[in-house]
Amino acid sequence: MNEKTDTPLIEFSDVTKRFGILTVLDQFNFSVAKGEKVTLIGPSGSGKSTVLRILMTLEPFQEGRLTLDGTSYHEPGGRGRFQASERHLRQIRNHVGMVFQSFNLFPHMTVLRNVVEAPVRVLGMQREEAEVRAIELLQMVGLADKKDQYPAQLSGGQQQRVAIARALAMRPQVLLFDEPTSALDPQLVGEVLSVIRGLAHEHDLTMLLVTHEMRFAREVSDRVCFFDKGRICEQGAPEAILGAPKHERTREFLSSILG
Ligand SMILES: Nc1ncnc2c1ncn2[C@@H]1O[C@H](COP(=O)(O)OP(=O)(O)OP(=O)(O)O)[C@@H](O)[C@H]1O
Repeated sequence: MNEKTDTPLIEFSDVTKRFGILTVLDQFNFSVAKGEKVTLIGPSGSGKSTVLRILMTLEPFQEGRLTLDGTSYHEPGGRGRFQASERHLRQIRNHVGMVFQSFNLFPHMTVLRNVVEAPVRVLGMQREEAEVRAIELLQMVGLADKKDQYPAQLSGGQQQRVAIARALAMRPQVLLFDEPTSALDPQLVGEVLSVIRGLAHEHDLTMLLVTHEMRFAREVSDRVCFFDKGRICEQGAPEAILGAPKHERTREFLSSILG
C-alpha cells in the first residue's frame, strides 16, 4: 500500500448524494493522496460511478464537502448547482480527466483531431504544439499509425486507447476511469490494461479506476476500496483485499465475480 502522508489531493467529507428518495452516498468519507492509484470495486449500484461523476462535477451532491487540491466545492441544498464559480469549475474540469466506458470519441474527427481539439480550444495551445504532443501520446498508446483514421475504422480497444490519449492531452492531475473495458470484447481488454498499467508508473498522476476487472485492481492499484451501499466497507492493498478479505460482504462479492 502507498504510504504517502501528504495532505490528500482529493477529500470527500461526509458527502451525501441522493437521487430523489434514493440515497446513493451516505455521509461518504474518502481521501486520495497525490500520485495514488486507487481502484473502486463493489456490487452494481453501490455508488462507485457516482463518486467519479461528483469529482468530475457532473453530479451535484446534497450534503458534505469535497476538496480538490486544497480548494473546497460544496453543494448544499441539492439545487443542482455547485457552489463554486464557473471559473473554478472550469479549473477543476481541466485538472480532472475522465475515460468513459463508451469511449465518447468525436466520430466526425480523425484520431489526431480527437486528441488535439481540447488542448487547442480549452487550453489555448498552438495547434502545431498540440499536434506534436498528440503524436507523442498516440505513440505511447501504440496508435500513431492510425492518426488519420476515424473512430469507426478502429476496434473498441483502439478507440479506448485514443480516448486515454485524449484525456492525457489535457495534462490532468487526476485521471478517472469509469469501467474502461466493460464495453470491450474480452480479447481487447489486455491492450487497454497494458496502457493503464503503463500510466500507473507516472509518479505524479493520481488515478481512480472503477472496474469489474480484478486484474486491474491487482496490477494497477496501490489501494483497493470495496464499496457497499454507498460506503467503503473495506479497503487496503490489493493483495489484502483480493487475497484475504476480512469483511463478509467483500468475500461474497469476490466469490460472486471470481466464481
Ligand atoms: N441520474 C440518475 N438518476 C437516478 N438514479 C441514478 C442516477 N444515476 C445513478 N443512479 C442510481 O444510483 C445508484 C448508484 O449508481 P452508480 O452508477 O454510482 O453505481 P455503481 O456502483 O457505479 O454501479 P455499476 O457497477 O452498475 O456501474 C444506482 O442505484 C443507480 O440506479
